[in-house]
Parts: sequence; C-alpha cells; structure tokens
Amino acid sequence: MKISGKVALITGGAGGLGKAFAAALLRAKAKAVCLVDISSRGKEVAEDLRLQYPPSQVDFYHCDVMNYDLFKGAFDFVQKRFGAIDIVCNNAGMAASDHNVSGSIRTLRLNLEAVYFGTKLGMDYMDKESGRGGVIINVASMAAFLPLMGSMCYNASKAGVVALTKSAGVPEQYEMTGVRVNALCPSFTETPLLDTSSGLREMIAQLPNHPIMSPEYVAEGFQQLVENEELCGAVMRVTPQKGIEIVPNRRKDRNSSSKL
Ligand SMILES: NC(=O)C1=CN([C@@H]2O[C@H](COP(=O)(O)OP(=O)(O)OC[C@H]3O[C@@H](n4cnc5c(N)ncnc54)[C@H](O)[C@@H]3O)[C@@H](O)[C@H]2O)C=CC1
Ligand SMILES: CCCCCC(=O)/C=C/C=C\C/C=C\C/C=C\CCCC(=O)O
Repeated sequence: MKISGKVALITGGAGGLGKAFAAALLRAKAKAVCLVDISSRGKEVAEDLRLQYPPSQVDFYHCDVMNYDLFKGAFDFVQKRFGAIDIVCNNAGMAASDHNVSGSIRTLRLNLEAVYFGTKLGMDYMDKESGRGGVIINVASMAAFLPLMGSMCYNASKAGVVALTKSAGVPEQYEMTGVRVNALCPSFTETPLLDTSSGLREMIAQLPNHPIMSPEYVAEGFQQLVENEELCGAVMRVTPQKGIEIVPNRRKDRNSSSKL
C-alpha cells in the first residue's frame, strides 16, 4: 500500500514503538495518524509529531483498548474525522512477571484480547463493504518463539497474536475483505517497556549477542509490512542478529493440497 495520503490508527501510540511507527508513516506522507492510548502522554507525543511533520494531521484519542466499546469509539472518531481508515496497528502492550497474577492476567487481556478487538474492528471498518480495504499490523514479539524467562503470560500472549494474525490473514479471507493482516515480532527494543520489569535489563545484559535495537529500526520492518502488498498473514521477525526477515509460511499457496 502506498502510504502517502492514507489514514492510520495506532494503539499504544504514546509509547516508544508506537511513536516510531507513527513517525515512519508521517515521513512517508500519511494524511493523518491517530494515536490511541490510555496514557495522557499521548497528547504531547501527538503535538510533537504534528510540529515535526506538517501538513499531516496527528490526533490523540484517549482510551483503554481493553474495553471493546471504548476502542470502537476510537474507530468511529477517526472514521468521522477523516472519512476512512486505511492502516491499523495493534501495538499497545505490557508485561508482568509470573509472580504478579493480576498483572499477568491483564497482560493476556491487553496483549491478546485487545489485539483481537482491534483486528475485528479493523476488518469491520476497512473491509471492501464498509471501507476501501486496508492493512492491519499486530505487534507480537520474538518472545512468541523464544520465551522470555519469568513471563509466561507475556510469551503466551505474543504466541497468541502470531496465531490470531495468521488466522485473520489467510488469503481466502483477504479476497473477501481486501484487508491484509500481518504480525511484527521484534526482539528487545529501547523503549520504556524495558523499565517496567525489575531485573529485565540485567537479564538482557547477560544474554550473549543481544544488543537492544532502536525503535526506528523496528519501524523499518513495520513500514515494509504496510507497503508490501504481497504480505498477508505474514509474520516478520526483527532482530539484531538477522535483521528484518519474513518467517517462511507453509500455508501460502491456497491451492496446495496441504493446508497445514
Ligand atoms: N520494547 C521491546 O523490547 C519490545 C516491545 N514489543 C511490543 O511492542 C509493543 C509496544 O511496546 P513498547 O513501545 O516497547 O512499550 P511502551 O511501554 O513504550 O508502549 C506501550 C504503550 O501502550 C499503552 N497502553 C498500555 N495499556 C493500554 C491500554 N489498556 N489501552 C491503550 N493503551 C495502552 C501505554 O500507555 C504505552 O504508551 C508492545 O505490544 C510490546 O509487547 C515487542 C517486542 C520487543
Ligand atoms: C528473545 C525474546 C525477545 C523479546 C522481546 C520483548 O518482547 C521484550 C519485552 C520487554 C519487556 C517485557 C517482557 C517480559 C518481562 C517480564 C518479566 C521479566 C522478569 C525478569 C526477572 O528478573 O525475572
């Protein structure tokens, strides 16, 4: 998809990766980006991006994406204000250690359930019947493949996002909806999330060959998932070791006798 002139909605847009994704779209001349976030920091982030990237429009919509009705309100707001939605990025996320039961349950709800809400809403608003087609990028993590010790629910939520995205992005579905759905799986990236779990930075420092990536580098992968029309149901890894790569997809050929 050509980003120029398009309208995007990014959850967790006040955070490290969300801001970098918004900036990448704005550099590519998106018409408008709406940052959807539970943190009021989103107001300053939107103002900062607006000043950096005129004449694109940057809005902040305050909402908890774990509440379906409130999240739907964000879609209604963007649809009404700009007449269409083309790009949805389900990026809001959190982590909790296994010792923290309520935090772990909240992690599953935010990182997986809210991504389901955002994927469903993205399809409802962008499909060929009510919209003009579009693309949804769900932010998972390398933790979907290589579990981070001490955070079962974080790892499970991210593996769930990969499976959900593959299901939503099967070619048969795309033919009906005109909406591509892809997953982005970064390794450790320099954002405030790394400071929300005590001992995490020390744990990363002990991993061999695990430099922390910049959000701008991860945003290069994000932009490819948006722009490349070939990618649907795709899972992209972004790591300092192997760079930006698409995980081979065994179900790519819909005429293949094996659907596995
Ligand atoms: N930083 C890293 O090393 C990696 C991060 N990720 C994923 O990237 C995504 C973005 O994370 P970061 O930018 O790193 O973290 P961050 O903490 O900077 O940003 C997360 C944003 O989500 C927002 N948020 C939290 N709960 C919300 C809710 N209920 N409703 C709406 N917004 C909510 C926060 O206010 C924050 O602005 C997450 O899904 C995370 O799991 C994936 C791989 C690596
Ligand atoms: C190779 C896996 C890369 C995963 C990258 C990623 O998603 C990073 C997430 C950052 C923070 C949150 C994840 C889990 C933290 C929760 C608990 C860690 C407990 C640490 C401890 O001291 O036990």
